[in-house]
Amino acid sequence: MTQAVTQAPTAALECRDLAKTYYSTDPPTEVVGGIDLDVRQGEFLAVMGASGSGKSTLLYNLSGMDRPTGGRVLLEGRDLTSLDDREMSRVRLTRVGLVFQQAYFLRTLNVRDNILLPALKAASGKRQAAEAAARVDALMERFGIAHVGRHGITQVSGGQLQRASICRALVCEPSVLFADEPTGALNSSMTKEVMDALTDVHSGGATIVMVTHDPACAARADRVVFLRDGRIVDSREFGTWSGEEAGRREDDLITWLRKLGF
Ligand SMILES: Nc1ncnc2c1ncn2[C@@H]1O[C@H](COP(=O)(O)OP(=O)(O)OP(=O)(O)O)[C@@H](O)[C@H]1O
Repeated sequence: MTQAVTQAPTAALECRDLAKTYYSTDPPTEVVGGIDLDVRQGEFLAVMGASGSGKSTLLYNLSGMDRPTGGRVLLEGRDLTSLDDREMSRVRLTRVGLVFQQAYFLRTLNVRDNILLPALKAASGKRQAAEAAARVDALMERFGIAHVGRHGITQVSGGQLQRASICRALVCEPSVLFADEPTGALNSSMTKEVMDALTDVHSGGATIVMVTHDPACAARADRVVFLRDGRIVDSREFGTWSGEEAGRREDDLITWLRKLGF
């Protein structure tokens, strides 16, 4: 009888012995080091830690926005550390989605055109451009901002702008969505709007890595890792989020964070 061969699911993102040292300081500063991390396909991972612990640096080095000074980063099994600058730009444009605390949209373009911009840059030919435009419209509909597509970027709320950032990050259908403090500049109702959008993205099967200071946001993740002095010192596995257990999950996370001195 033929036996079915079950393969271990591949990680969407892996890093081994990842390190980043800044040589601009005297002496040089190792900001992150010795990081081993596997992010599963479809996993929502939150990265927490005190200010200055290296969370953003880790995210920049995992996403190809910066190059580590040691170790390896594999995105969809491809070693980012071996890519030249041109290949790396292409990966950043098409395989990685990025959401920051600020939207960094062009003031001269309306909301929809800002979302469309990276997809047009990635498209080759009219057909791909038309497909990208259709994806933009579907994403804007899905995240409730279709009606503000023609508005200027100063004519929408902070929550709408961050939902537009999420649309822009998803328009090229990346393999991993990275978010660095996506709710850091928002009030609590807009934070909920944006976290509902990210939870929706995750439910659709996306892999997300998010840096946050906010336990209520981190409680939405499947797993939380805690950084101290550039090292992962602990992690907490939660499993799939369900809104009903939000309070318990947040309390559990806060207790864990207190034990870690957060
Ligand atoms: N380009 C740089 N050159 C030298 N040191 C840097 C550079 N960028 C960041 N650092 C230092 O690296 C350390 C980690 O910074 P990082 O922004 O990754 O921390 P963080 O945990 O994200 O902090 P926060 O929560 O305040 O955003 C800090 O001490 C910071 O000053």
